Amino acid sequence: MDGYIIKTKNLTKKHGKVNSVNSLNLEVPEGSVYGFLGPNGAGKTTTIKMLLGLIKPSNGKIEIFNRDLLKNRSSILSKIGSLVESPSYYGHLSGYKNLEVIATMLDIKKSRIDEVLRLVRLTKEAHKPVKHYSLGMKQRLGIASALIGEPKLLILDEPSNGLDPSGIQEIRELIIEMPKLFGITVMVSSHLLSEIDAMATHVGIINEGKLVFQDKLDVLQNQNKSQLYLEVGNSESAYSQLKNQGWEVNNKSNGLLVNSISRADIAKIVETLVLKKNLIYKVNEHKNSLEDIFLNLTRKGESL
Ligand SMILES: Nc1ncnc2c1ncn2[C@@H]1O[C@H](COP(=O)(O)OP(=O)(O)OP(=O)(O)O)[C@@H](O)[C@H]1O
Repeated sequence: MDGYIIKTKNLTKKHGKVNSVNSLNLEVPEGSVYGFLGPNGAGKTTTIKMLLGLIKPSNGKIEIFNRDLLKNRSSILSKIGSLVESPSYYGHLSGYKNLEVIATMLDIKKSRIDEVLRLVRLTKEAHKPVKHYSLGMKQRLGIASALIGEPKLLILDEPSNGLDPSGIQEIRELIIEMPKLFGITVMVSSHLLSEIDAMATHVGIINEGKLVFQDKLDVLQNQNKSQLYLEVGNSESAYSQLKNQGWEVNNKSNGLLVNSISRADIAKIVETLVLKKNLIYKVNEHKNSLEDIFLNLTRKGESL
């Protein structure tokens, strides 16, 4: 046991000539909330469908619970709860009755229905027809049905899509609880960094089918390095003066941006420019937001 609940090796899905998912090496640690982040069309749903055995990889290997998915399909899948795309329900039946259909199919005791309804906070609405549920309630019912078989792993594809802020908050709280209260590992996809930032312990970023970042969330957060923004009398000469001293400098609209600086660096930079008799009009510290980092990664598709 190496501590990973999901591990893929060169996982690839071709659609025609295009690699929609391209050589992914995912590592989802046990007990984590793993945020699977990427812009629309990056390959999240395709990856998740492969992990759930819904579509076949063109290439590569999937290990879940340290066992090969292709060889142990049904025993692995019986321990995974999932929510992919909008779940369908019998609208005229209540939430309870819908779960009862699933419980009967999976041979699960009826008492579990009340338990999962309580977990997703639908006890009060349990006997209302699902057609009268809000989108958020339907989504929570989807999570209830994913939890009914007491899974060890929960895989949720964009569970907050289309929800209002309070619905999003409820789903987020539920997800954060899962590892702590029940020891369930969660893989959750989203195209919104703020979503992942608010609930994940680990993050994998996918862009155009490729994994461009994978680590603990705080490693990503620590990428927000400081930069120094300067407006000076003569930008051109300041650019070469600073470049000559080994600073990493970029031109930026009316000024210059110097990379990765400490407080001591600020003093040195200002001193250099003063000595060269360059007038300084503005000195600002500029911190890259997580959003900037995400956009940089997904625009250029480069590796961190
Ligand atoms: N059955 C298919 N046939 C051809 N191309 C497909 C098929 N399924 C997905 N694709 C393509 O694969 C790429 C990845 O799609 P996927 O749905 O996995 O992305 P995603 O990250 O889940 O995005 P979204 O959040 O928009 O669903 C897209 O370019 C999509 O057009």
